[in-house]
Amino acid sequence: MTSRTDTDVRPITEAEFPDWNRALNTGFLQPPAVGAEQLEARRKQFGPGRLLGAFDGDRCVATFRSFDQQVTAVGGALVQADAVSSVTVTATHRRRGLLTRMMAQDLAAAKERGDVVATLIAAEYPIYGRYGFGPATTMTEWTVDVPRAGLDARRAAPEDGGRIDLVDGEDVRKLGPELHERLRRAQPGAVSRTELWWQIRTGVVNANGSPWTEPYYAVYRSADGEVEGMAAYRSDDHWGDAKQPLNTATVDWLLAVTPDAERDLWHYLCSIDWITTVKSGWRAPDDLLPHLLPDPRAARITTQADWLWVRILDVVRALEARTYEGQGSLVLEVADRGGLTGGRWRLEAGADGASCAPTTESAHLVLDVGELAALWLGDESAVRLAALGRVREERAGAARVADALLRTSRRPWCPDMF
Ligand SMILES: CC(=O)SCCNC(=O)CCNC(=O)[C@H](O)C(C)(C)COP(=O)(O)OP(=O)(O)OC[C@H]1O[C@@H](n2cnc3c(N)ncnc32)[C@H](O)[C@@H]1OP(=O)(O)O
Repeated sequence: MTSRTDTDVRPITEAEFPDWNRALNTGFLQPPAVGAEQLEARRKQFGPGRLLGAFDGDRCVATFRSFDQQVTAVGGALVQADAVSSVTVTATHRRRGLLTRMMAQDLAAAKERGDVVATLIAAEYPIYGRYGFGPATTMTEWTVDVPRAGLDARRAAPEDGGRIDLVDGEDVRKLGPELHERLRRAQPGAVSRTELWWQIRTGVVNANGSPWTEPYYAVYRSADGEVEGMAAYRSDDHWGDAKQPLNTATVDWLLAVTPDAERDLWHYLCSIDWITTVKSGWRAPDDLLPHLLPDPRAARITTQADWLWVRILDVVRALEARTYEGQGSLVLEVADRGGLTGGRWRLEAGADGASCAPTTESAHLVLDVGELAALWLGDESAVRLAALGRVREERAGAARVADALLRTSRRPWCPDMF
């Protein structure tokens, strides 16, 4: 066995892919064996990415994967991101700095390539702040008590001239990508999807090993026939003792690019006979859903948590990529323990865009690069972070100025898990 410091952290070879997958499953507490079909699916899924492993002798004891992604900035610019996923360290080798080594290698390479940010969905909150990531979007899941919602049980179809149809996976693969493309260009915090995303979600490729079960797919078309929304949902099969149906519909995903589509899809889901509970899936924290119901209290928040974490790799390009609600300037002193993008920067923002450049002027606001990530997509408030002692005002009122510039009228949202 190698000594602790000898454990090798490096890109894996093709021959090491099965062992790497075994380590991945072990780290995520899944049965370690990865069958041939699943391995093939994962080759497709992970193939375009960058796979790191840590090796103790021949055995893979840690996994790390990153791949190219675009994340939508405020205002709609598509920002080049290094998406991080499949992070595991086997229990026998935890807390020896293996994640720290893999992360340092990956972020340095991303910076070198010119990526503006890195992104991930954190399994646990305390892991990634130390590497300069900050929680940049929030996810909310509602459970709707359908009988309480107060929708008219007699309603048969959308009243705006649109229509909802059930379709199959092939239609979803045909219609979904264009709809998603429209959504993500208007939704700060959304990330790019590959063709494979649609293949996995429609059962063409099965990368997770458990048997595929097909959901129902509903498509909303506007009065002029345009596809403006789509949802995948499942139902359980539950009847009460008094011979009454008590089924729960669980939404896998729902995309809507107009308020009509959003309203009609939720009304549809909340008026399917037998369905008495609807679980919304991972929605934006300011989703319209509760207020689309006559009694919004029928939609109870069951989960609310941080979702997309962002690591800014280039402060100038990240701040210049987005638009701003107001006009003004700010001098930010950004601390970056990772040494990738720290410094003092002057941001000039206005309706015509923004410029950001190094400066020697005194700072208005001092903050860690992770706190800047939390502000970047407009979700967090600098005033709130100042109250928490996580940003420091060097000029009175600077946090309010930051909020006036950076916050947005609707909150950012990342519809995807990756
Ligand atoms: C994007 C994704 O893929 S999210 C999935 C993340 N993976 C998991 O949650 C699977 C189960 N957990 C694991 O595999 C491992 O515990 C990992 C990957 C989270 C951490 O790997 P390790 O190699 O143990 O981390 P490493 O030794 O580099 O730790 C660095 C520091 O982070 C801290 N840390 C690491 N994991 C955690 C955690 N889960 N909670 C709190 N602190 C943590 C360590 O204590 C250490 O702190 P220190 O520098 O103050 O001593």
